[in-house]
Parts: sequence; structure tokens; C-alpha cells
Amino acid sequence: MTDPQIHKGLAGVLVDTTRISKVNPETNSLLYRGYPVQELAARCSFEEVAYLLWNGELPTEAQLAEFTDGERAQRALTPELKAVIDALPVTCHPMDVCRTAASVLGASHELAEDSSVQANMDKAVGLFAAMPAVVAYDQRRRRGEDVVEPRDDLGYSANFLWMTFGEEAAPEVVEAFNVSMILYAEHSFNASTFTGRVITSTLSDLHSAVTGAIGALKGPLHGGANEAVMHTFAEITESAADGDVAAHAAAWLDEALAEKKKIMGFGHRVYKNGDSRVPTMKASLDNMVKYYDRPDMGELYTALETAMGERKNILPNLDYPAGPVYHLMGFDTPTFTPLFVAARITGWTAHIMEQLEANSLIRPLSEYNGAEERHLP
Ligand SMILES: CC(=O)SCCNC(=O)CCNC(=O)[C@H](O)C(C)(C)COP(=O)(O)OP(=O)(O)OC[C@H]1O[C@@H](n2cnc3c(N)ncnc32)[C@H](O)[C@@H]1OP(=O)(O)O
Ligand SMILES: O=C([O-])CC(=O)C(=O)O
Repeated sequence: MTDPQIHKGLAGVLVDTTRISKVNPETNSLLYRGYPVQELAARCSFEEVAYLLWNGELPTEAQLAEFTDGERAQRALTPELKAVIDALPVTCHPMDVCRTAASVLGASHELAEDSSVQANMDKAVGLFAAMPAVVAYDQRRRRGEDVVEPRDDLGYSANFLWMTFGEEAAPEVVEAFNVSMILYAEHSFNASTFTGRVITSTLSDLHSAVTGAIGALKGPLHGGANEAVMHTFAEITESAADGDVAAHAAAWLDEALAEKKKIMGFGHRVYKNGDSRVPTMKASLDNMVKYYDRPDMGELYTALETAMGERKNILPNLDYPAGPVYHLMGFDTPTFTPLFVAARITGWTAHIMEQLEANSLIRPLSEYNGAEERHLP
């Protein structure tokens, strides 16, 4: 008998079709509903991209106006949700706050048990609208700052920064943030999206699927890597007492690799010749380095990237440039992955709705290799 073929980590396994995005490692490209993500990042607002992911087409002016009105009307947190967040310890991870908030929003949704297309679209827009306020509220409460209520005269990204920092961000910063949201929005059958699709395949509800997806994104092998990149940068900077950060980056890396550590922000399951989103995000990092006058951050980025290339020939993924961008903007490091959540809600919910269009319970097989059959004495 031949040994059964085991696909550890489902690597290389095609499990379904999708019309939402195409990740192409051969051409190093990423399409959302057919559009190259770089074009969308250069020319569109995140609201337009969210609409595209959900509806398959970019909105007309009238459709966008209706859509943004709906989003702006649902931005504020309810007193009930604020109370639940306040009950969580400030020592808990902000991803736990996002996960809890998604669950509370589901439990209190008037259409909680309705999984029709219209109800799911309403739920998706509601989560998209409210998650920035959750993230901003949580960072402020940890810092002992008062809540800043949303403004409906600002677009998604400008309002997100307003609620977090209590002042209007410069256009350059809003632009870089908007680009990051678009790049983080969607990436086919990644671990968190697949989690969402697995939960949906049991005919559970949209908020349950998003709550599970948030749990999957938290891990450092997935979304948690953007936070981990900043821990790496902090370690390297601390160890470079003489100020020669670039030299210390190589030494830090040699030690980490000798200890068989994974270097967060590098490598990818699908892309082996570079992540399609990195050049666009790196351009935003360059802009932020210039805007905040922090050339040291750019130098450290390049030093570690170069050293990793020389030693392992492993290239950065999107989390590598995104981490320092969020740091320069003033976000606390543990808040980085919640920013990824806010963006990916669009992709997750598009996949949840696509899964329901042609559902089949996701239930793979396993090869048993435990004890032989035995009996109680
Ligand atoms: C937005 C995102 O979610 S992108 C992903 C974010 N995650 C990270 O940045 C975490 C760091 N990266 C990794 O752990 C991996 O590259 C993953 C999990 C993303 C992809 O991993 P896989 O496709 O499973 O590749 P795998 O882990 O088998 O790596 C293949 C080889 O490259 C090495 N490798 C891959 N990535 C790294 C890394 N970041 N640091 C060190 N070595 C690495 C592995 O050790 C392995 O070497 P070996 O063959 O000598 O054992
Ligand atoms: O595709 C993946 O495996 C991880 C990733 O880059 C993403 O989810 O954006």
C-alpha cells in the first residue's frame, strides 16, 4: 500500500475558486476584482476599494456617495460596546479587544441570525464602519486619553487618524494610511480568510466568521508580524549603543538565525520572489521617513533587508514596511495588527459572502497515526 499524501499546512492545495482577488507569484502581481492593487492604491480611496471588493465593480459617484453616507452614519461606538471594552484589562492585547468587539457587534446586531445577502452586506459595512473607532478608542484608553468621537466630514482614513490622535493628520500621512489599508484589504485564501470561510461553511453567521478570522490574524506567522517587525527594530536599536544601527542589524540577524529564529516580516507561503505589495508600501515608508525626518528608520529597514537577502535570500512581505510606517505615524506597536483587521474586514466579508453563494462544508481528512485499537482491561 502506498503512503497517503499528506498536505501539511495545505501547502499547494487548491480548495476552491474565487473571483475576489488573484495572487500571482509568477508575475508578482495582485489583482482585486481584476484591477492591479498598485493602480487602486494610487488612484482610489479605501472606501472605493471596499465597495469594489464587495460588489465586484468600482462605484459610480452616486453609489459612492450613498455608500459613504451609510459608513459615516455607523462610525460611532455604542455606549454598550464602550462599556464592554472598558471592562477589558488595559494589559490585554489590542487584538483581543478587536475580537471581542466583533463578537459584541454580532450579538447586538438586529439581523444577527439572518445570513441573507442584504443582511450580510449590512453587517459587513457595519463592521467596516465601527472597527476604526474600536481601534482608536482602545489605543486612547491605554494611554489614559479621552475618547475622540468620529467626524462625518472626513473620509475613512482621515477620520481613523483623527479618532486615534485627536488632531487632523497631514495629507501625506492620510495618503500613506489609505495606501496601507488598500494593500492590506484582501489576499485570497490566506489563513485568516480561510478561517472565515471554514466557519461560514458550517452556515454560522458573519460576525462569528470575522471573530474567528481575527483570532487567526493575531498570530505572528500571519498579521501579528507587523507588530513583531517593530520589536525587532527596537531590539536592534537598543543593542546599537554606538549608533551604528546598520552594522548591528547584520550582527543581530546572525545571532537570531543561529538560534533558528524566524525573522518576522520576511518570507511568504505563496510569493517566493517578493511580495507584490512591498514596493508600494515601501514607497509610502520613504514618504513617511521624509515627512517625519527619520532617515534612521529607512537605514535600519534597508540594513536588515540587505542582510536577510545576503544570508537567506528571503524577501520582505507587506508587514515589513507596514510596521515602521505605523510606528512613524504614532500608533503603539500592539495596535498595528488591529489596523490590519480594520482593512481586512473588507476581504474577509467578501469571502464570507462568496462562500455562501456556493457553499460546501469544509471538512478535510486526516491520516490517523495514534495507538492501535486497544481495549479497557
Ligand atoms: C501579511 C502576512 O501575513 S505575510 C506573512 C507574515 N509572517 C511573517 O512575516 C512571519 C515570518 N515568516 C515565516 O514564518 C514564513 O516565511 C511563513 C510562515 C510566512 C511562510 O512560511 P512557509 O511557506 O511555510 O515556509 P517555511 O516556513 O516552510 O520556510 C521555508 C524555509 O525558509 C525559511 N524561512 C522562511 N521564512 C523565514 C523567516 N522569516 N526567517 C527565517 N527563515 C525563514 C524556513 O526556516 C525554511 O527553511 P528550511 O527549509 O531550512 O527549514
Ligand atoms: O497570503 C497570505 O498567506 C498572507 C498574506 O500575505 C495576507 O494575508 O495578506
